[in-house]
Amino acid sequence: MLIVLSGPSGVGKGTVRKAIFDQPGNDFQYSISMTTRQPRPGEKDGVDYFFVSKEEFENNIQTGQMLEYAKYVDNYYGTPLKYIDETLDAGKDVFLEIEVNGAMQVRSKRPDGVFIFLTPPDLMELKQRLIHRGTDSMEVINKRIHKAFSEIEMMQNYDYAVVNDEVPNAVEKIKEIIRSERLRVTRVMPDYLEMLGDSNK
Ligand SMILES: Nc1ncnc2c1ncn2[C@@H]1O[C@H](COP(=O)(O)OP(=O)(O)OP(=O)(O)O)[C@@H](O)[C@H]1O
Ligand SMILES: Nc1nc2c(ncn2[C@@H]2O[C@H](COP(=O)(O)O)[C@@H](O)[C@H]2O)c(=O)[nH]1
Repeated sequence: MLIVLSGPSGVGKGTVRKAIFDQPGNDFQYSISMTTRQPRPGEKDGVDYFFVSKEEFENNIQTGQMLEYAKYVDNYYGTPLKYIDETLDAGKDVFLEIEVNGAMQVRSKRPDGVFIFLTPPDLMELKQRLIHRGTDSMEVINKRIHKAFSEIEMMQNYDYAVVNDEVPNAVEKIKEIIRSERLRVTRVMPDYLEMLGDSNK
């Protein structure tokens, strides 16, 4: 299963995702994105992102190595295809944390994915979270908030919306969505296999 988590910058996607991954029994694989953005203090190459030059990123696009990519506030961000294919082929669930344009590219290529939109209680709170995080200049924060308006309009294209009011609430809601989607998949698979069997008769 492929799980996509989107939402405006600062809503808490990374915080919620880390809380899910930190829980015992978690068996998702996290897809590390590639970006041309400069690392923030404390961010590590190959852990938080694969940090690459614009030339390397564009070469990866041209050689078909990205599942999806988008330009977001002056930088490229994208999902390397190889890791996704290898993980899904190995029967493991993969978790992507990406912005809305990239998510819609994934949706058209992998419509069976589960698409979750994380939304803030309100836009003032979103801005406060970005300011409080302290990683971006006011100019960048304003650009990200500006983007958030159109991103929130895209929420209707997702399977689920979850409000990140309190981190533990959002974590539980997302885990519940994943649990019920896994049950749905295991219920549908036998019917599908039976249907394939019938068509082979
Ligand atoms: N439910 C919450 N209540 C209050 N603060 C929160 C909550 N969730 C996250 N935060 C804080 O908001 C800030 C932004 O969170 P985070 O970096 O996880 O957002 P993000 O959506 O991953 O952002 P980006 O898309 O820019 O990577 C952090 O300082 C985080 O501690
Ligand atoms: N389309 C993609 N968007 C991605 C990817 N990895 C991260 N992102 C999103 O970019 C913005 C900005 O991230 P930041 O780390 O600079 O704050 C945020 O919405 C991320 O979710 C990706 O592979 N593809």
